[in-house]
Amino acid sequence: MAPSLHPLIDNGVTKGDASFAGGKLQCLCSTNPVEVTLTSNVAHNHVCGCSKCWKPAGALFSLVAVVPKDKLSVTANADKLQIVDSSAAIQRYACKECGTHLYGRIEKEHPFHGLDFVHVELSDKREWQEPQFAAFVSSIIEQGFAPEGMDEVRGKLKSLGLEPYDALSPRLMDAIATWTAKKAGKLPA
Ligand SMILES: N[C@@H](CCC(=O)N[C@@H](CSCO)C(=O)NCC(=O)O)C(=O)O
Ligand SMILES: [Zn+2]
Ligand SMILES: [Zn+2]
Repeated sequence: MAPSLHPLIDNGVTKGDASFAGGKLQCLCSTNPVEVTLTSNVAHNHVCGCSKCWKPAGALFSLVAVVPKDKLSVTANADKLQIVDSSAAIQRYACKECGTHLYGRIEKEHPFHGLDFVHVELSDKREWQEPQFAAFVSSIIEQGFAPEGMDEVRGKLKSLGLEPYDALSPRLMDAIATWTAKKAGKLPA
């Protein structure tokens, strides 16, 4: 049986609703779940194979998107949150009980400063922007995936319309490089 990429895409990608205006995310605790409210749709939704993004049990990829940080608030049980790795660029806030990541925030100077990383599968709504591409695909090997299976994984991602990349998408890599060039004075700010 083919490995699960992610439960929300294994049977096809469902298009979101561009006019969708947000909703609530909840951790997986059956009592007193942490709740995060988003007051906009997400952008740059993608599947990510890196070792740092939270993924559901058995999935090879996480499903992760961004939202402006002023559109995100923790609306219940904030006391259950803790930062997973305070040395990472993205400070990921996870539930201490179930381990689910509720959001990731960038505090340092960074091209994506002001954007929070979120997992829309934690919502019961399905109108969120659909994933657009697959990032950090080769990184699944670092977590123990056999390299011989990569053609099948990339083939499956392509068949779902999710172009596989080994970093972020060219558009996002260009945005990062532009930010870096402006900071270094190589391009006009
Ligand atoms: N091979 C590494 C890659 C980790 C990595 O660079 N992840 C990216 C993408 S996360 C969402 O797309 C990143 O920007 N990380 C910054 C951070 O995690 O703070 C691995 O697999 O660990
Ligand atoms: Zn929880
Ligand atoms: Zn990631």
